[in-house]
Amino acid sequence: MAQEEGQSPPLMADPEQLELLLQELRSKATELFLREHWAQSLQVYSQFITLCQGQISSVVLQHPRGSVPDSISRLQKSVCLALSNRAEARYRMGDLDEALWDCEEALRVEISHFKALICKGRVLLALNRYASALECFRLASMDAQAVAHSEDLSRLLERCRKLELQSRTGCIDLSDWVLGGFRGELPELAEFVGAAEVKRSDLSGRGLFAMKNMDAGTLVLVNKAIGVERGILLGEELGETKQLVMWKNFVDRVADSTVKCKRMSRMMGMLSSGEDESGLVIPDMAVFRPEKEELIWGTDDHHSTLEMDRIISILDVNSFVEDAVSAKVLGRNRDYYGVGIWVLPSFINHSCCPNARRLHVGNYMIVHASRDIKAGEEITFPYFDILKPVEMRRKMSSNWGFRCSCRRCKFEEEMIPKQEFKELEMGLEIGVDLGSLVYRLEEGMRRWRARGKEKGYLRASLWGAYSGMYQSEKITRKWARRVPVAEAVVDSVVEATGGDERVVRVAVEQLKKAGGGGGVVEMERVYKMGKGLYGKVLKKPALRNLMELQ
Ligand SMILES: C[S@@+](CC[C@H](N)C(=O)[O-])C[C@H]1O[C@@H](n2cnc3c(N)ncnc32)[C@H](O)[C@@H]1O
Repeated sequence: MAQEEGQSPPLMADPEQLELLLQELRSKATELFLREHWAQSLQVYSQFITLCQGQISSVVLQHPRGSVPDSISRLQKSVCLALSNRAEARYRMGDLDEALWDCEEALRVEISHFKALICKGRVLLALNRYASALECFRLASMDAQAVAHSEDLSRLLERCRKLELQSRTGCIDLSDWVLGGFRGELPELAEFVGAAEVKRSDLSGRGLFAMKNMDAGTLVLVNKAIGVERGILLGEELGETKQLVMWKNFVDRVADSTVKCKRMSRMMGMLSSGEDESGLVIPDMAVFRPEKEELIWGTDDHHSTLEMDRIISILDVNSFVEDAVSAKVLGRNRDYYGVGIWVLPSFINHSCCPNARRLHVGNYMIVHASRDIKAGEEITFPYFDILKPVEMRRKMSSNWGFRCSCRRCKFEEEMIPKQEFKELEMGLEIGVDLGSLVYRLEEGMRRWRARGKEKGYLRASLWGAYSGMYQSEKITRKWARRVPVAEAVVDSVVEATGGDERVVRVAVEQLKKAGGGGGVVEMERVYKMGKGLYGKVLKKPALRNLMELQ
């Protein structure tokens, strides 16, 4: 599998001449390696390895029955070291498959080669194979060389144990980081798949489904991006050009990852590229559990590389913008415009009455339940702003290239007189009294016999009027007897469409106005909404901080 770079040097009959050439290549490769010129050091190491291996085989041929001379075991040791260094160079260049192959070659020659074990552990960590990485570092820590590297090794072991536990249990706590104002290093996260599976969806193609009941805030998954591109966009025109440049860089970056890593290529290959989704294959969930994926794909090296056109179509259908109104970016990426691709989340369909939400931390996407979800229910999150009337949402979903078939869209289109709702929307646009708009919608709901969640859908569609009204004491006072109280409206919207910062803010403001008058029950109600917004990855003090509930 690993291709040798450069030309194969000739076999040498003269041992001195050979020794000289080997020394020359070794010191050149080492120098380039130490100066972190990865691509060049890789080339010279390849020449060195080819030359050594050629010599080894020719000597072995001359000594067919054992009795391998000392010079050969010396050469084998040198090959091991060169393979480990070449693996390190490949790892630094993002060439994970080839790096892993080099480590395994080195370990075939010397089963506990210290450097090869450390590098293999690092590569496996980058491939999210935490348990296998932990095994490599454990073996390395038993080697004599471990003493000289004990600090680094204990750090790696500690990191690996933490990530392995996280990936098994989904126990993540971002509280300290949030309370510390996102200062310092990003919290390191592990990929995690909760009680969810991909199945055929009534919305379109495949979707992600809950296998157990989940209450608001339950972690559904944590997934690392295959690629992300971020930049700062200034001014509209400049922004557009910059966005195009970013998109091109993003496409190139993802294409490069799929060439270098068969896992990424296979993962990307499962995603929809905008074709008829009804015929798409349902993936086995084991492919999303890094330690199990080989059971599905085997160790077969043959995989077809994805054509550029296909990569572009896949990115068109499945990329998400980090700082979208429907998502939350934590930490320093808040200042950037970022677009990325995450594989398992790409199986999550959109709904205008979603039950999940996404958070972005570094290159990880965290998806959690934004309201209670029943076992068997499809897990959905919003791709765009759902606190908008159905016509506007239609435009946004058509920009995404599909027509939303969620229950809320169907209800609003089939059950609500278009003209009447249009008038309310126009009223909102031209700025009529917000209380009167809310009153007219509430009256309409009685006439249209809207029940249960349907009220939440319609209130979410005219959310601009409700939030404007509750924010103005004057309007709220004026309409107090004719419109529902803020708490009831917030509850119905959250129950129907899950948590959204703008909705929960109204609840928080009401709580603040009451000056604690609502008591513990009110406080707990708002905390539950906070969990739906930010997930159980935050404890109460951190939730309070993010919700500005001080
Ligand atoms: C990120 S993918 C979601 C997974 C996709 N259903 C699949 O089978 O791979 C986005 C695509 O799913 C479809 N989709 C997602 N949400 C939908 C919805 N609410 N209504 C109709 N189609 C939807 C659209 O074709 C959209 O382009």
